[in-house]
Amino acid sequence: MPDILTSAYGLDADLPDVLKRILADKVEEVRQRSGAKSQSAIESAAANAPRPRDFVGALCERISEGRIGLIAEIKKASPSGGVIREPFEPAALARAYEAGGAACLSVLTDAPWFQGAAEHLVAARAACKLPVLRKDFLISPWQVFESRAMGADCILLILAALSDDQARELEAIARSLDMAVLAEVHDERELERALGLETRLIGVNNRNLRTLVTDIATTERLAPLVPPDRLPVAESGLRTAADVHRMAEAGARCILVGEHLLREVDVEAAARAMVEAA
Ligand SMILES: O=C(O)c1ccccc1NCC(=O)[C@H](O)[C@H](O)COP(=O)(O)O
Repeated sequence: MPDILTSAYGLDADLPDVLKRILADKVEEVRQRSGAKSQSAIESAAANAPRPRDFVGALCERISEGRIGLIAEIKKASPSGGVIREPFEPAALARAYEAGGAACLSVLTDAPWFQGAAEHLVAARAACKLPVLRKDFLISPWQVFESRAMGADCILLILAALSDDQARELEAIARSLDMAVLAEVHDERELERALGLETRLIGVNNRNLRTLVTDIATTERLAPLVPPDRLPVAESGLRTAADVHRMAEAGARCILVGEHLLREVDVEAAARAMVEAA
């Protein structure tokens, strides 16, 4: 792995605390994984992956029907929530979310902090027809090819973790592979930077990745600043019908929900309740 990653995420980097620790682990992980599989091998695996599903189209379809576009998340654990679901069955969750009316899935593949794995994404996608976001911390072109090789239809780019040049480079590779991009922001400055990208999908994360404090007023502040040609997605901390109403009122008719759904026994009913809330 090029040393540029180490310098970009080194001790002097001005990065939020938890995010900084996650990224330090990620640099090492990518170094190891890309050492085990060459760039040409990962590109060939990406070329042989199942055809991409239309992530943005699935969300737009729900919105055009006057419904909420729900991206339902599959994750076993998180830094803020600890272990969230046990036993954890990605394929069963994917089927339940689809039956409950979700438009898309989000699957955590980061191992150290979320107990995720590529196999979770592969199993979830194979169990349903929904487009799937690979939820991970992408810092290198190699990971974008790896995402497509897993079958991902969309990747996450966290603006707080990337320079503008890096974000543009990773977005261009994703687009060349027919994957969508969810550009994630947490403040006005990051939103401005995200609007320099081509993607329509602007994720407003209500969770501060430095402190893990979550405040859904973040979407109420930022979603009205998103131009009409983009699609704001409210992420994190959404639990009730009232929360979904607040997000829709702020202009976010797409929502990404994880922990609330995953802590329910009947995840299908929980997903349906979120979809029917607005
Ligand atoms: O969830 C965390 O604790 C976390 C910590 C550090 C970086 C990212 C983190 N979460 C990723 C997410 O954005 C959420 O998984 C996603 O928005 C769903 O949030 P929720 O509905 O609150 O599970």
